[in-house]
Amino acid sequence: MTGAVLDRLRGGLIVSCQAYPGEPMRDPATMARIAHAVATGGAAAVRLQGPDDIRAAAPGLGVPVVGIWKDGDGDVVITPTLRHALAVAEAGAGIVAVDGTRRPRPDGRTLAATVAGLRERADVTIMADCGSIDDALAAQDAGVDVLATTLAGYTPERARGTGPDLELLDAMAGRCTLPVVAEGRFHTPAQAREALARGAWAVCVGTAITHPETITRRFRAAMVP
Ligand SMILES: CC(=O)N[C@H](C=O)[C@@H](O)[C@H](O)[C@H](O)COP(=O)(O)O
Repeated sequence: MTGAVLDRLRGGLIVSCQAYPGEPMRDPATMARIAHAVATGGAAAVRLQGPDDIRAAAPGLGVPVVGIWKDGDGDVVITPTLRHALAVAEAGAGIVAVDGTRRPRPDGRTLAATVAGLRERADVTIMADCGSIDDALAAQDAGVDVLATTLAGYTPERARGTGPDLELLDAMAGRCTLPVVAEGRFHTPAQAREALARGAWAVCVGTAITHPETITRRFRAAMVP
């Protein structure tokens, strides 16, 4: 099952459709329409946040859902516990992405215990959102199926530039045996192509495609003489 899902992602564009608390598009029906729109445009998979958005978007989507649930006010917020991961799977995500860092998790489980608990109760592909090469190597040992550079620059281990962390991508693609999804601050098609050339299995783009607030701000900033 996981092999077939990963085959579908190979060389593809995963589009992340997320609106943040208080934003006008934060509503499951809206996210579902955006998810279907990007699938029409050729997304290989759609990344969605929260069981409600996943439940609204998954039926008839035609491509796998990479599901997360951002919750809590600590450091670890992306699908932080086994309970969150099970809810994401139950909502219809074929791929469940979880925090893949080495930081303590709010339910006290290790990543390995979270992976084992999820596998016991759901037939899903498990993605680890990592922030460093050490995270990625540890997540691989913990038994996940696919790694992602999602948290590069969002933990103290890596600096956050304006663009993607291609250095971390190189390290992960070079040293890890699992497929690596390039994710985080990919703003242009050229950067996405570059990620594939550097060994990414797939590229996940969010803000540059589905976050009109940021896209509009970027245009406005560029128009200031
Ligand atoms: C760090 C974190 O919480 N990342 C989140 C993970 O789901 C999202 O806010 C990002 O939009 C997503 O990773 C895609 O990245 P970008 O929007 O830069 O293309």
